[in-house]
Amino acid sequence: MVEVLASARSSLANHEVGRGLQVAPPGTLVIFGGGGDLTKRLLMPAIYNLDCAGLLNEDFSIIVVDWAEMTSEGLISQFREAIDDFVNKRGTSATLLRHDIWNRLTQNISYLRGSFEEESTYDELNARIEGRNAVFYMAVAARFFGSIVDFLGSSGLAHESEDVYRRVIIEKPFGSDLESAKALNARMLRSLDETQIYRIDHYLGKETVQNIMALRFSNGFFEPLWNRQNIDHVQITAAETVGVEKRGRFYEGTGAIRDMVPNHLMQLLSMTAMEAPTSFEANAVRDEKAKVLSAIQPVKLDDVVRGQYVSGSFGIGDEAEALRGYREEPDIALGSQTETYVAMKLGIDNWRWAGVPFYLRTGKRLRRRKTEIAIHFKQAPYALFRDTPVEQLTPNIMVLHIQPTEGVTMQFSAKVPGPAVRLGGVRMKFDYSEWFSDGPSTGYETLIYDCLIGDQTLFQRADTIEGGWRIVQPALDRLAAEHSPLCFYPAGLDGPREADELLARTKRHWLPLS
Ligand SMILES: NC(=O)C1=CN([C@@H]2O[C@H](COP(=O)(O)OP(=O)(O)OC[C@H]3O[C@@H](n4cnc5c(N)ncnc54)[C@H](OP(=O)(O)O)[C@@H]3O)[C@@H](O)[C@H]2O)C=CC1
Ligand SMILES: O=C1O[C@H](COP(=O)(O)O)[C@@H](O)[C@H](O)[C@H]1O
Repeated sequence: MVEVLASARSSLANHEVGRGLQVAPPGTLVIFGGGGDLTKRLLMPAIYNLDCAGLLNEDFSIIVVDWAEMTSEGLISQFREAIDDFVNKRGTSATLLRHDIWNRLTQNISYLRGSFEEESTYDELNARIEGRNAVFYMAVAARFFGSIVDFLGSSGLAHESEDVYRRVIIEKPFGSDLESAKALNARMLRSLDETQIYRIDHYLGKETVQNIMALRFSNGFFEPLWNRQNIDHVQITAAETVGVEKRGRFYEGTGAIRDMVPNHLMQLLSMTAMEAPTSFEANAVRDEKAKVLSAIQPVKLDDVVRGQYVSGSFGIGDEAEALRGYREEPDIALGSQTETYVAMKLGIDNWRWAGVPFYLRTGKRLRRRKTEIAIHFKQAPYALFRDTPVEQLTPNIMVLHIQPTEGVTMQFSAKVPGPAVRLGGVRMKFDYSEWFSDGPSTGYETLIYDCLIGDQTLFQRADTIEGGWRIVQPALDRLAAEHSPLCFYPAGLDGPREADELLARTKRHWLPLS
């Protein structure tokens, strides 16, 4: 295949559109569970990056609430180790840490030792943040979400006034099915207003996910083609090479459907399929996402394939690495029926998408790490090329690469040079890192900053959370009834054969993972 690289930056300027960045208002970030893994690995580096970018107020402080026996100094030195690690992983040296910024930031970090489930913890918090803006970040296991919010309500910490905001950031998993998600939403809304709730889906912090909207709605030539007249089907893939690692206990009761589909994959799907919002105001965008989710029919059981990895290997020859099966991983039951892979077909019942299948797949221990959205266009009327068998025409596919490659490629046919009229497949590529210099990012910078300035656009609203669960609920009901077939696939390859058959029924096939 001829590779056409469209990377010349030439005279195109990078136009900054949308909101300008402003320093966040003064306030305190209270991190419940801030002694844990998420805070060290992702939140602190993100906060440090925001400070380096000059986006945090001079009067910004952090209170970490956890029950570990620890001092503020001990906590800060743990954060320091983690940030050194983070800076090093970016391929630079730890000495490049900006000490002036780090020292100033950490001067304003304090530790509050206490249990999430005791009133005294909230009394102490009230004393420390009285009269200040505050964001309460729940970096805690899901079982604590409800009770922390209840305490925030009963202690008055959730109470806003004209001058003071109080917001809550909540991590996933948001419920484990439609009913529990509804119950959690209802419980939170007893103590908080929807405008105070920031439900994180870390996919929305990814630049390339945000770029889906920019690409579709700021260019004249995609949108006219973005519909059932021109698109044959859409494939959304989130493939991982890692297994369950040390998260066996969590994953056993969760599985690939709950872990990835109602949240991350539904975000990708809704951004791909939504109508243009009337503005980038948070509710205008979220209204459109909610509308498209509500047009998706709950998945049909015949259109779901669940898989689990068995032992296999990665690589070839002497280099090959043996990979154990899911049931041999720590904390996994011997006869576990938990799926580590799922593929499904969904349809959207609206004027734009009726009849266009959306195929979703996600799995662990696959051949390659790759998250992408592939738009497969309908074949051109090929009368002019009647001597070219249709199979030889290159399918027109536009791929939005989310990770690890970030960019867009377009695949189409072109004339192969020479006297005869022959067609060859070519590819045009836009690579994010070639065009834009890479800002250091964990993905959490945008999300934390947006919460500090009160922009909910990139956070999930109660109805979109419930919309995601509603779509996968038939598959969860079947799991609960224990009639759900499970297919097996060797670790390090492409997933179960049955997932290929899901597309083969209509003579389609997945884009290869390799
Ligand atoms: N880690 C990650 O990469 C990611 C995590 N998340 C989500 O973020 C949340 C937090 O994850 P993570 O940081 O890994 O979790 P951790 O278990 O590492 O952190 C939670 C912290 O809270 C402490 N804690 C537990 N119970 C209490 C209590 N009753 N009172 C006070 N402190 C308590 C824990 O202490 P102890 O250890 O002693 O129990 C621990 O220090 C989860 O919802 C997770 O799903 C989301 C994306 C990525
Ligand atoms: O939320 C989760 O996401 C990760 C995948 O995130 P990515 O940013 O690496 O694509 C997944 O590994 C994990 O199981 C899930 O809980």
